[in-house]
Amino acid sequence: MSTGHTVLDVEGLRMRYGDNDVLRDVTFRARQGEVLALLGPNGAGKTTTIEILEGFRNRSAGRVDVLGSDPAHADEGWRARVGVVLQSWRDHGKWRVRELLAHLGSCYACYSTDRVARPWDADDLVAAVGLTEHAGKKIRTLSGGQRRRLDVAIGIVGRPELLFLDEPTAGFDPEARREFHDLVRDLAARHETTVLLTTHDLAEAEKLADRIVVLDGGRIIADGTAAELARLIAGQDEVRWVRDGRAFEVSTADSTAFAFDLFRRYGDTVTDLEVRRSSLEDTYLALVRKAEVSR
Ligand SMILES: Nc1ncnc2c1ncn2[C@@H]1O[C@H](COP(=O)(O)OP(=O)(O)OP(=O)(O)O)[C@@H](O)[C@H]1O
Repeated sequence: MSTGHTVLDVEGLRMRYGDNDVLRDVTFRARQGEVLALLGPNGAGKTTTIEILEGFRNRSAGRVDVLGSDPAHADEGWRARVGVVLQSWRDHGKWRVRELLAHLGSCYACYSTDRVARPWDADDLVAAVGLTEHAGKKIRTLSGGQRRRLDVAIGIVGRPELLFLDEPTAGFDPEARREFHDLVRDLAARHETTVLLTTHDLAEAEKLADRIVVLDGGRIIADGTAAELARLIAGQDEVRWVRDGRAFEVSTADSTAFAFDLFRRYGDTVTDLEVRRSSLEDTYLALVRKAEVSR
């Protein structure tokens, strides 16, 4: 978990389209090296939030500070410190993978500092996103998942201090997903890159994020670690076991006490004990249902 300085500071952010409020009083922060996941149902306002933070969309009200600047008025030097991976990106079909990354990277060379050498070496970057064997291919010949890995490479070629990832692993196979997770953890841990990602994959959020912010109907309904969020909701664990050849299953709020009592009463006649704690998915669904009921 990061202890670095504040990189993202959002307070009272509002966005209104006509008379439709799509963001209402959104307030959160992220520190250097922190991985933050923005979760929420379709239409909750995730993309709108990150587009405002990226400087691609003007907000209606509120204060936004990203790497010390207001993105609505930030300059090219600021943009060079920010990496963006959008939901979809279609261009450059005739370019080859390594060639494109080397070309895009050259635009960042003048933004190198003593602390951050820019850009990322093209061969190292191609290897980091698992595209070495496709480095010489034309982009239009890549598969969907390979194209997505290239999108990630394009987002980080300038060695950003802050990286926005909008549903980054949509279309990834399990191996690519695992490698991508390792890459994001490595960017955060070794390079102190701050990462803000949106995803509908709750296992991904649980695995990757130091903190989770849940948006619903344009409002933040929860902000904390997966464990802190779980404590907001009185979740039920599932306990299963076998005794005398019979299978049993119960739901309980305190599976540790339940298992202790089970062994106290039945000793080693209990076998095949399984405890399934409530997952981030259970917590998330309960939070969203609760927010919808109270709306
Ligand atoms: N240009 C626009 N004009 C009017 N309304 C918009 C515009 N862009 C987004 N909206 C509305 O703002 C709300 C939030 O949209 P947004 O794309 O931020 O949601 P999201 O959480 O990213 O959803 P998803 O998970 O489906 O990608 C939605 O109700 C959407 O219809």
